[in-house]
Amino acid sequence: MKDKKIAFIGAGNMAFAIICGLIKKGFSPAQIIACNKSNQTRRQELSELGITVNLSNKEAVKHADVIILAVKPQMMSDVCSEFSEIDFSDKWIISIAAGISIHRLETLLPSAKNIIRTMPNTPALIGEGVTGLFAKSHVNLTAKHFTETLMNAVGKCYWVEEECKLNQITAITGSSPAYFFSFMEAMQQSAIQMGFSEQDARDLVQSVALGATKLVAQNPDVSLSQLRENVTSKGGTTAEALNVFNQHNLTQIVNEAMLAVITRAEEMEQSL
Ligand SMILES: NC(=O)C1=CN([C@@H]2O[C@H](COP(=O)(O)OP(=O)(O)OC[C@H]3O[C@@H](n4cnc5c(N)ncnc54)[C@H](OP(=O)(O)O)[C@@H]3O)[C@@H](O)[C@H]2O)C=CC1
Ligand SMILES: O=C(O)[C@@H]1CCC=N1
Repeated sequence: MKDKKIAFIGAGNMAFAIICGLIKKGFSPAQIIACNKSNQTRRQELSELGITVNLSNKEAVKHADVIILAVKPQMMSDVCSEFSEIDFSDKWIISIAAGISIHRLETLLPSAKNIIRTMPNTPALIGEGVTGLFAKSHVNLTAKHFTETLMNAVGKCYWVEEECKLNQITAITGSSPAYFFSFMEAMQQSAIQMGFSEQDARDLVQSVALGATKLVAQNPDVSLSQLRENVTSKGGTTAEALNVFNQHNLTQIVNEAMLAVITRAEEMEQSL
């Protein structure tokens, strides 16, 4: 585990969250190489963490045992074309890209035998991530175990039995931090309109989000409906808010939003 060299190809929001999470959990920066395209500020941040930067993608991959493909899906084909002369048969490939199937990765990196497709999320930065994982049955158990240990260092892992389930995981955990941020932004905006300062509005909204989440986590035997009902006094204020949500059919809106994620991921799988 600790003797494997790990190269991140792409060091953007998601890769950086994982890298910082790994370092916080005691992984050695000396194990990690990270490549990006041009962002010097990010290179400086990585360098300050003690991570090797400034290698070409190709050099990084040559030096690594494990390659984490962390560029935007639209870049994957171009980036992988740089690796045509590298033999991947003894290397492990972990992709975090949405909408890039294992079949596509096998085509892009024909010598690769051990490819693991994952779907992490940005709370990995603080060790609270969730990562969905999938690998075909022939993939080396040690490679699978390594990937699980790596992603467990930054949160929880959830293996899926079929690759198509990863698109569902994208809707449930990959994209979803943004749903919560959106909801919190809307609440903050409303509080600002009432006259609260931006900072106070943020503090209040963030405290309630944290409190509500902790209530859920610390009461595993209490259903979400029950927790909601505990706030909702008959004929009181909360019921009025929930009525507005119901009038606009919040449940259906959320369902449509999550299905839209899956549709987009499937479109990407067909087109990239
Ligand atoms: N953000 C998220 O919450 C999640 C993202 N993902 C997946 O992670 C991947 C990255 O997303 P995200 O981090 O958000 O995107 P970002 O745009 O933040 O990061 C993309 C990274 O790729 C780098 N890059 C671009 N071109 C090249 C190249 N030719 N060679 C090397 N590096 C290159 C960029 O460098 P530079 O900045 O210098 O241009 C940047 O570091 C995507 O495939 C996405 O589907 C998966 C789960 C969650
Ligand atoms: O928006 C995206 O496509 C990526 C995948 C999940 C979260 N961010």
